[in-house]
Amino acid sequence: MKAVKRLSERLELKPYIHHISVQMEQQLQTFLPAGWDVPSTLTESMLYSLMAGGKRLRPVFVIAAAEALGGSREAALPVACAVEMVHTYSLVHDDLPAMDDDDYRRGKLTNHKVYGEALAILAGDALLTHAFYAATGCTALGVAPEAALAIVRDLAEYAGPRGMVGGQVADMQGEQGMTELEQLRYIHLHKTADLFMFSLTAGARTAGATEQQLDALRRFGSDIGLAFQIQDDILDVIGDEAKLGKKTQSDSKLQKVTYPYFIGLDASKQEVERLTASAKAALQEANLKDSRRLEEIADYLVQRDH
Ligand SMILES: CC(C)=CCC/C(C)=C/COP(=O)(O)OP(=O)(O)O
Ligand SMILES: C=C(C)CCOP(=O)(O)OP(=O)(O)O
Repeated sequence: MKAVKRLSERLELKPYIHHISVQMEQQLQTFLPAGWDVPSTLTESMLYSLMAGGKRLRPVFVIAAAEALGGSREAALPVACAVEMVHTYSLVHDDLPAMDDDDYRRGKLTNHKVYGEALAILAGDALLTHAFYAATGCTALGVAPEAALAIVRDLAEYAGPRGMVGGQVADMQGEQGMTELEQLRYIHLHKTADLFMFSLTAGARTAGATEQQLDALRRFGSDIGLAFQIQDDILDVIGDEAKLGKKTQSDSKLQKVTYPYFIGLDASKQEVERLTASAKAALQEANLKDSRRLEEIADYLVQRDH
């Protein structure tokens, strides 16, 4: 009976994610309206990557964290859009010839393959800067100015030199010759887990989270973000290109040192399990009104095959 209930609960997750994706995409369009006074190729190139699909995991975490505290989805949506803009910019830039030089992303040609390198760089820049504009939209929906300010500050912190950009630079520098697992952990924590930590705490902030709740959500985000990136490394070795919407074996082509390279596939899978359990334990310390959705999302994203 318990197993059956668990399965039916899980089956509700896909519509939940789908619904948030639809709402977020509608809201995203309002941040890039058709008639605004911007070169049309720039808007086109931004929308090309933003609307190419993607799992929308970071926006889902923003909303789920807000709702786990009893907060409003509407008030959290501008922040969900902001983090998806930052994430999308990071993928557009990550795919550039100067970085991973990838041809496919989200099942489509990469941005620079369609619009050229200069526009891809500028579309990424525009997505990053416009994200801060979008995030402030939560104040018009009842989020206190102090909370909005903390969200904007956190976005700069988690996406910037001490966050995602720092992790990406360490990733590029470490492609060859990395000898310590601790270095790889640093890379994964910053290039990937930091945006998960931002999403969870920012969503929680829109719902008036306490410092204790924010701290527990940071620990949850850090563990689950690290597990997510290790799963991404695993899928680069054993995943299906059609499901993933991007090429596999790209890490080995770039001679990237990954978890499977360092500790092997089986140990990497065990590490994903260990981190997921640790993330769930942290979640219990957040004293949320309802933490079940966040737990389900955690399971979904580490068990995914796409
Ligand atoms: C500042 C920048 C550009 C940040 C990029 C951050 C990031 C998580 C890239 C994708 O990582 P990946 O290369 O491991 O994933 P994928 O296999 O999806 O390319
Ligand atoms: C951090 C990594 C592994 C980059 C890809 O992230 P996602 O796998 O969340 O990409 P989309 O679904 O948003 O395309």
